[in-house]
Amino acid sequence: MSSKLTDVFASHPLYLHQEHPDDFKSLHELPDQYKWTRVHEYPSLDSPTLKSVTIIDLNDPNAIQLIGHACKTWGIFQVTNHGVPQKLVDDIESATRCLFTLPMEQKLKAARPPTGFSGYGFHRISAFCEKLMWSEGFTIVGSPLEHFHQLWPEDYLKFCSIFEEYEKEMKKLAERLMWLMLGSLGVFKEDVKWANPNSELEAASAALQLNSYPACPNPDQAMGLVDHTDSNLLSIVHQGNISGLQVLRDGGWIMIPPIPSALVINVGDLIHILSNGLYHNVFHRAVVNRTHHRVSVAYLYGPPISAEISPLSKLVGPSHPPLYPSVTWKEYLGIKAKFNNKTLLSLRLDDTSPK
Ligand SMILES: O=C(O)CCC(=O)C(=O)O
Ligand SMILES: [Fe+2]
Repeated sequence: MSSKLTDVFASHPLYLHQEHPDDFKSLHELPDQYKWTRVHEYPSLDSPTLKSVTIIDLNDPNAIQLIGHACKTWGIFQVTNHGVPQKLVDDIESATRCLFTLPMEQKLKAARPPTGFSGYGFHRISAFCEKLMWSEGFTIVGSPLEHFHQLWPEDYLKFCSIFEEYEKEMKKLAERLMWLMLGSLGVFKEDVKWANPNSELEAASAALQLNSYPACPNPDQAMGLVDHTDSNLLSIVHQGNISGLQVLRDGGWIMIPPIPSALVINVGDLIHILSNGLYHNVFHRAVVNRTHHRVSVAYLYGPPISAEISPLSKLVGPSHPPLYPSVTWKEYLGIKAKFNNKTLLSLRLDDTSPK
């Protein structure tokens, strides 16, 4: 029997240094356990003279080429005219804010258990960090009904319907973007076994990650979300109108400017594998600020959990040997739970560096 995304995380529990985030509002100074020394390890490269991440209008007849180029160079881009109703995007942002502004004891009613994936708590990546991040998260896989019932005993149905509608729109957009990304490399549905409608595999899986970065008394020493690549095919991020998302490029951090009608698209580790390394899975992180409470909503889109993901046959040949072995998403997540940012390196077939 095929397993579900939630079961995969249950079999790779990550143990955190602290069970759940502090009540950030009550902290008027940055406690030592939230003080990082590596926030400025790379310089901030924000300068109006530098090129910024591409904004692609999905109605542009050249969208497919622009997407391919953005995936090869930056591994991240923004899209406009993406078809997701603005009202729904606004609703999801308000609902997310509403969730994180609930009193801590209420949020903890929907706390994520150590072996679980869904619910309230620190981001899973915290397990790899010595310091705590100045953020809290809420992960949704499948129906949020049970958790929302705990959070909002009166209004949960209203919140459920907003999230369900948003996930439906995200799924549609994620599929469209994946085929644009792969189409730009000359790869089509018939070339991808697990995407075939007759495939015996279950449908693609996804998670919704809500992130909250409260205003911080000492943002220069705090980390919102530590640098990482996303462990999926691609992510669609709504970041509202407060900046904080940065990507590592040319040896420094570049801020992705919030654009009201745009969504941010990240290339994940699995598209990097499928493209045989042609597409760049981008290192990104979130920083915090002194005055504003920033929230973001990331839709993490992945393949069917047991599908074999390997460099696509159209993209390998004598002069382009496969860089990675075949791996299922389920296996990949297990390896990532051990190796984190070194996962792809540990899998690389041409890696000659000592392990
Ligand atoms: O908050 C952001 O802008 C980034 C979120 C993110 O990278 C993630 O949830 O994986
Ligand atoms: Fe991310």
